[in-house]
Amino acid sequence: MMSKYPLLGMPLVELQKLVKELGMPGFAAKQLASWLYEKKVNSIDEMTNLSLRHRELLKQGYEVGVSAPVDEMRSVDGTVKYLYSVGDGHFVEAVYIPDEERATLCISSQVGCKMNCKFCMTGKQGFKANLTAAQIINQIHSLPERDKLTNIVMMGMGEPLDNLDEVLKALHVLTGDYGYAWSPKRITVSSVGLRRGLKRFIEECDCHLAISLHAPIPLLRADLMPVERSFSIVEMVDLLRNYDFSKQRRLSFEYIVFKGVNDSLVYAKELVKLLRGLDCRMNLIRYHAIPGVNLEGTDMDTMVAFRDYLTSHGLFATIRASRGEDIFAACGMLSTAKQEEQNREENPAEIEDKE
Ligand SMILES: C[S@@+](CC[C@H](N)C(=O)[O-])C[C@H]1O[C@@H](n2cnc3c(N)ncnc32)[C@H](O)[C@@H]1O
Ligand code: SF4
Repeated sequence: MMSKYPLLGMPLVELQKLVKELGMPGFAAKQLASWLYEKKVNSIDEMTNLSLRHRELLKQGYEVGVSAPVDEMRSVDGTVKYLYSVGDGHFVEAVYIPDEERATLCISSQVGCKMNCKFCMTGKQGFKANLTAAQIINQIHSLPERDKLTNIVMMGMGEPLDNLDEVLKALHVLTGDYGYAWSPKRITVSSVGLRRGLKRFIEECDCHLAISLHAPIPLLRADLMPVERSFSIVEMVDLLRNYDFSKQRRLSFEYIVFKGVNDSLVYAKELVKLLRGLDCRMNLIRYHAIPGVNLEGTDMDTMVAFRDYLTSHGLFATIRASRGEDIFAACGMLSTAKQEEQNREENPAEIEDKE
């Protein structure tokens, strides 16, 4: 059976084009957007102010495109990791993180990732596929806690700037008045920073930007993150200096603090030097150990000393609370386990041979 095309994730201009093609009245585009993004329906049948004939016409080639999570893991601290199936035997993760007055959802932009950062489980998967805007939006639309959400971070699997067309489309639907009408101030996109894409992202949307830095010195960063060799932090910081992050839009840097690798105050000093004059803040992150990688997280005393050095030298820094440690918080863990389980079911003999 031919699969139908999802309506979810379509910006208003695409819905306008669609209704025109199907011979529906122009105002039906706004009606569709309202059913999809405001009333959040799960089927075309629920769109009762469209005529029966138009609903039937739509149903011939289209569907809303929602799909509920296929698995979940709950942490003792309230964090829930959801697994969504995105076709072709692929899965992505979204993590719901409730806090006192906030409820954040961390969403994915790709299945796997090409960037191969040394410390990242998603990187170990290699690249499998780009998510469509529908699949990005569905992680929010089909979340059981959807109506409690206050913030969205694109910090799950994948590199958003490597799937920029679909990511920008999803952000347009999320922030558009016709769409979910989320304030861009409640959405943060995290990226390693790609030469192709960073400028476009900054210029085409207003969401907050978080850059995964992890080292202030190109040689060290290249060892942790191969992407440094094609777009150096020195060039990246120069580019960022051209934009104003002093008002509504926030620029932050992420820095996993690895024991004996990047945790001495020499590196803190280099960070202050690199980022001098930029309106930004630094998030220090605890490393979630992943199997087969010879890196270790630093201890809390060292992290506190690192944070205090940065803050006292004019670079405001915080230590990010680590959540969901008991449910494989490092992104990519659950989807990797699911993928392996699926491979075993499909090819039991082949896997046994390899073992
Ligand atoms: C998984 S990435 C996805 C977004 C984007 N690709 C990036 O790297 O910024 C989100 C954040 O998780 C961090 N991260 C990856 N693996 C980690 C690990 N094992 N422990 C802690 N943080 C990790 C990344 O460095 C990045 O700051
Ligand atoms: S940290 Fe981000 S860019 Fe690096 S491999 Fe993981 S998902 Fe990709």
